[in-house]
Amino acid sequence: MSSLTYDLTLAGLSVGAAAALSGIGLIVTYRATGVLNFAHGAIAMVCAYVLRGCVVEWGWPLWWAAALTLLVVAPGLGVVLERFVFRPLSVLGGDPARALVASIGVFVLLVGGAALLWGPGARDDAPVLVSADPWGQLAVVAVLGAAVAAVVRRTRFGRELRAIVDDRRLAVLGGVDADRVAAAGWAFGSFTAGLTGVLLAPYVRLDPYGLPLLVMEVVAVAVAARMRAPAVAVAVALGVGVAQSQLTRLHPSGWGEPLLHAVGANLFVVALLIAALALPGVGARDALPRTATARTPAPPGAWLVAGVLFLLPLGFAGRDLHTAVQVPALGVVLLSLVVVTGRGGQISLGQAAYAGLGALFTALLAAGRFPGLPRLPEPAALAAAVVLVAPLGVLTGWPAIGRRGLALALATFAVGVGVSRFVFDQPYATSGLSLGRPAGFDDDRAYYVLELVLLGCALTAVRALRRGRTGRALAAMRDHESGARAAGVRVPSLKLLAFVCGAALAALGGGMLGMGLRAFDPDAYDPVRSLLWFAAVVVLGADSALGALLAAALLVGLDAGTRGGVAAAVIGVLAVLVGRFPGGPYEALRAAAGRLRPGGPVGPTPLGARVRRLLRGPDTGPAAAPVPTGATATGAGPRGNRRGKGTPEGRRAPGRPAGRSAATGGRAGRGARDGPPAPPSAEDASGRPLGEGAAHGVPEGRRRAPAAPEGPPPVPRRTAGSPAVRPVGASAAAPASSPVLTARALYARYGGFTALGGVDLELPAGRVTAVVGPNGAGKSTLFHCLAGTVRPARGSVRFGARDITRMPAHSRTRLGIARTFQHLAVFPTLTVAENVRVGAEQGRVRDAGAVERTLRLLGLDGPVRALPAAGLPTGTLRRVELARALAAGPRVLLLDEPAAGLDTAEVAALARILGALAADGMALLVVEHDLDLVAGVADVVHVMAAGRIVASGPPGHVLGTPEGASGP
Ligand SMILES: Nc1ncnc2c1ncn2[C@@H]1O[C@H](COP(=O)(O)OP(=O)(O)OP(=O)(O)O)[C@@H](O)[C@H]1O
Repeated sequence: MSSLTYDLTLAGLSVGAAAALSGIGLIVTYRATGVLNFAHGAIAMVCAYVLRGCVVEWGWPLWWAAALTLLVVAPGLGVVLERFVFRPLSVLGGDPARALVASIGVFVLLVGGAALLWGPGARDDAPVLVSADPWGQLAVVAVLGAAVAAVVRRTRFGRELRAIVDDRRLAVLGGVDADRVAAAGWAFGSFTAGLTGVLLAPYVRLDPYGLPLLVMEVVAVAVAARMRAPAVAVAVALGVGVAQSQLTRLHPSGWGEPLLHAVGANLFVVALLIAALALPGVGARDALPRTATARTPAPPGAWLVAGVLFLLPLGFAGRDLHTAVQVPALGVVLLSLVVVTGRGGQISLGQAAYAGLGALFTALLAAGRFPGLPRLPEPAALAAAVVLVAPLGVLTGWPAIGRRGLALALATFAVGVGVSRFVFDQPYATSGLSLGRPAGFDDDRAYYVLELVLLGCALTAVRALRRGRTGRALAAMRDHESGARAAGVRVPSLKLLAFVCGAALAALGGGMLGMGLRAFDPDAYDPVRSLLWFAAVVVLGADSALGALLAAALLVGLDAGTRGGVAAAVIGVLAVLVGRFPGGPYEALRAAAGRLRPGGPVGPTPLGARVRRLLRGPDTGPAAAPVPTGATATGAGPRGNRRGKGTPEGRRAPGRPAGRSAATGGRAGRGARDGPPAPPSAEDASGRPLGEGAAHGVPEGRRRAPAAPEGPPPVPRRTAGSPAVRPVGASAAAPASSPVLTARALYARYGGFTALGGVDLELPAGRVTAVVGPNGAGKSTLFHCLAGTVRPARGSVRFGARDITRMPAHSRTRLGIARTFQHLAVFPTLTVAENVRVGAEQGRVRDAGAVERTLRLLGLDGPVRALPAAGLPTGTLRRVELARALAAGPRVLLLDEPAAGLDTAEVAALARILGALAADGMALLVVEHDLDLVAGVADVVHVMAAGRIVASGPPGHVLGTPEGASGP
């Protein structure tokens, strides 16, 4: 090896060793606590300052100061953070959303605190603890790595750590003290952060912003190791360090030179981009900000006060007015986060990049230096910059399609860092780009007026995005992404739209900021700003435009009136505390997570009576009879028509609700389409009023599906005079018409495990098909294959003649296949009526009357319609979900355990509804454990076991009598 190669390798190993330390620390903290510590770099910076303070300012001996910094301050900081920030959050439920916001809050707090305490300027006199010679640093890494491996493998603590990583709840139940493990994880993580900080500080700029960011860039090595294997992190860190160092030897000429130079100087950023964007996302648990986005209505008069406050600076002069000019511009930037994070529910830790691009492009266009475009006057340059930056929103919008939570946070952070390093830090941008203001608005007062006008436009745009169909779809996506897909919302395009609109607004605000400062200043848009702005918007109400304006005023005002760093410190404290405010925005998440309180302001309504009334149509007339929306709108109700022409009642399965037979008798179904209203007292042959029969069909003590049987499933009994149970795959009650939805030879696998082993299923129109079976039989997997949320390994799903095996969930809904969820999927921040409206707006048919009809059908047309879904009782929410599905006008309705969480009366009411829907021609699939409900509504029951359908037939035969089949 030549001596140059050798020297460069040593230099690379030195950098790599520091990165490896951080990687090990980040992984250990993450494994012990589930938190990706965004404050890691800030802790490193604080420790470097503490060591410098002890040695340089107080004259302590280096090794004493190092011992204090690394063995007391750093781990102590970790323990304090665990005890006072993260433990309270884990007590509140261990929500990763709160932890992410809190760790960003800690980052911002430490950075702001450091700026306050030590000033924002860079120090170049940090003491050298270990020489630049890499062997000492490598030795430290090797010792630490070996120690971590030994502790994890051989000690009790390591066993506890592994137990917590495997299953935290189970570990706690097993007696593991999770808090102790978490505290140790934080202490160790902070120790490694401190070590990284003191090792790096002498060789880089020690300042409150630069060092934390530098350390956070090496999160790449932990992500590349999937936040799991410290050894992989060490290998990646050393490899990237050496490669980065060796790249400095290459000197290509032409356009390649600046590129290679940029890459060579930022190889860890390249690694971060690859790890965060190209590798599958880590920590993709559903995180953020729908949690932080519940909208608290602004207090009355708040907008008036805000208006007056924003007009006040017009009376300012000199420096004050010059400073105030930043507020509306920053307000516009923060509004971009309201769109992306508040409304769309997407994390964006890269928003400063778009703001910076807006300013940079405006400056380049106004100076005539933008490649391929002529020099433009300032207003046109700003407009053109917005138009050019908007599509770049896909840089963060694209990763958002497949990533959520931490994975998305990392991806957007990586894009922000990448743009900062590869675009803003380049000579053309750092050499001093001036930026003029539009003609006539040169002085601060006139420019401020112009900014207020632009801010007004931005507010109008944000308001428009919050209202109407798109606004509701965005809120639905934020509240419950799978629920939104099921409602027909095109989630991927909507995410892109949110990020593109966000990028446009950020670019506008960034350009305004640049004009305010009369220059493009790369530091004004560095990635630390992204974190600060994100935290500021979240703590002041991410879905609140007023909150964004307040945040802008606070950020500018606090720093202008005091020492730089106060604003960051205040926002940091608020972000650390935000997850702990009782009744705060996080309540929305709790509701969304299904932990709904058992009672609520609105109790279950007498559904049966409403159905009966609607079937009769006394107050609505025949046109509004209770036919499910889609069928009414299209007139497509083949089954209803067929039955109207005399479907034999004898086909009714034993136990079928009487109400169902009334509906299937042709009265209601035909009435809806053909005009004549059903007789006022719709009764079935037995003379029972409609609706009561359903309750009759569901005995008090409801049967549940038996637990997984030992051995083969029982052979269903054959009753005299009834058809035998059909072989697998054959439909017992096969209708004359072809099925609406057909599954053929479906195979589904999870890894190497076959969950479906060749399932055939047909869902005929006008029939309720039920699938029952023990836990783990594959029912949900089959359901998911039909709904489009699991792609089968083999086999096909057809809707009529159309092959939809590969069609995504939202497209299936738009085609006419609606579904409900086992765990409620409602949109808690939307009202009941808005929930249903989302279904009607995104579904198969666009029918203006669908919302009202469906609300009436489900008994939701009273005062409850105007209440937010959050906090309503489970029974009501099940109806809301069903109403949303029906409002889409489906031809097939898939119900996953629709009776879960319902009481007996609610189940009876549900049975009546399902019966009426089938009577109207809809094809229904019910996957259910409640055998009495199944017996009451199903035409045909399929029994699944071990991924196959093992028996099929009418419920009376497959399930036997209630007594005979009683389960536990
Ligand atoms: N995401 C997954 N990864 C790995 N295995 C899975 C996954 N989902 C389900 N399985 C396994 O596939 C099998 C079938 O699961 P499925 O949820 O479809 O059964 P099920 O009949 O719906 O059970 P339950 O009534 O408990 O919901 C089970 O053994 C389950 O453990």
